[in-house]
Amino acid sequence: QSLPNVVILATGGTIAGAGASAVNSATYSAAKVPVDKLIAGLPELSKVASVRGEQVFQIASESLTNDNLVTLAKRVSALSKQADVDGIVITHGTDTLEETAYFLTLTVHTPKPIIVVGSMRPGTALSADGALNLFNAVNVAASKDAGGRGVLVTMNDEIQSGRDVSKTVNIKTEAFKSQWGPLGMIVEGRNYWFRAPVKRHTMQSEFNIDSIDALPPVEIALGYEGVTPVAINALGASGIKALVHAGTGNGSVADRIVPHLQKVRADGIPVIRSSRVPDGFVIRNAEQPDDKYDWVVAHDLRPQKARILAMVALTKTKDTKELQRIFWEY
Ligand SMILES: NC(=O)C[C@H](N)C(=O)O
Repeated sequence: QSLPNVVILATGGTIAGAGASAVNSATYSAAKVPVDKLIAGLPELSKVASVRGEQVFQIASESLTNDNLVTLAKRVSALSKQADVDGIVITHGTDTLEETAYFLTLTVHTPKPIIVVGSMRPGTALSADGALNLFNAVNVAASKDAGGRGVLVTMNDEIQSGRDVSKTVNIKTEAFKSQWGPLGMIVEGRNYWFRAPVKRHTMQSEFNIDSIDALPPVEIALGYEGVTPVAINALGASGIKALVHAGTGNGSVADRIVPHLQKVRADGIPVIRSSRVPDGFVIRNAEQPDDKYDWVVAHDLRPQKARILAMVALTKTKDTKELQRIFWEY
């Protein structure tokens, strides 16, 4: 029986990083090693899948742009339609991996497994985590039981929902967590599933990258003790199509900031109220009268994920009732 065909789309990051010595776990250059070398360095892959690589970018993920995101998603979509592709793995820097994974789960229509993977240490470091993470990603991408679960992330032996997962530590290998827990684990190349996502994704999404060519500008303003309206006023005047407010606590907004956010909304820019607190979720009309101000709440999405959903949603609508429905459903 022939092995499943898995394509690895490489975008850079630490999983393609290289340091000067084996003790350099934090001091190294990201996005150096080409995908063919990553594959050649992991002969175990050839036992679980017929693997080929494509170098889409060679970038540290903090430098990825909206245009990069569209280019990558279009390539994933095109490959997913090919009969000779059973699963797709995207190697990616960990800094913005959660945003790319969420974007793909919102916009790529396929029941085939799509896995985004990175590493916290470069391959040159002691106890490098990239090889096992990539091996696990290819295993999941080659598995029939991984399809239809939305875009997945395999880090630290866990299978995470691309929607829910975030980077939560910047110096440890157990960096990727979701407050709702992992979907499963991979041990010795075998998947163990425990949960399935309930939010709309991939095949059930009303968004499709095949008809998206550019993303509208959406920015994030942070709330903090002592905050002034300088950033919000500048962003409001900058031509953005929505503003995500990363508030304190339950998305709370400083009293002196409220009129400035109201002005942004009055200027026709949707305001999305999220929280800088990593876990929990924002409750509509608690803390702020969202109905009265015509604001949208981000549900459980962190500000950077709320920005991704806002950009995608704005390709279809700027109606705030519709935007709120989308924030509940995705
Ligand atoms: N661990 C990593 O991948 C971090 C790196 N700065 C990146 O996101 O590309």
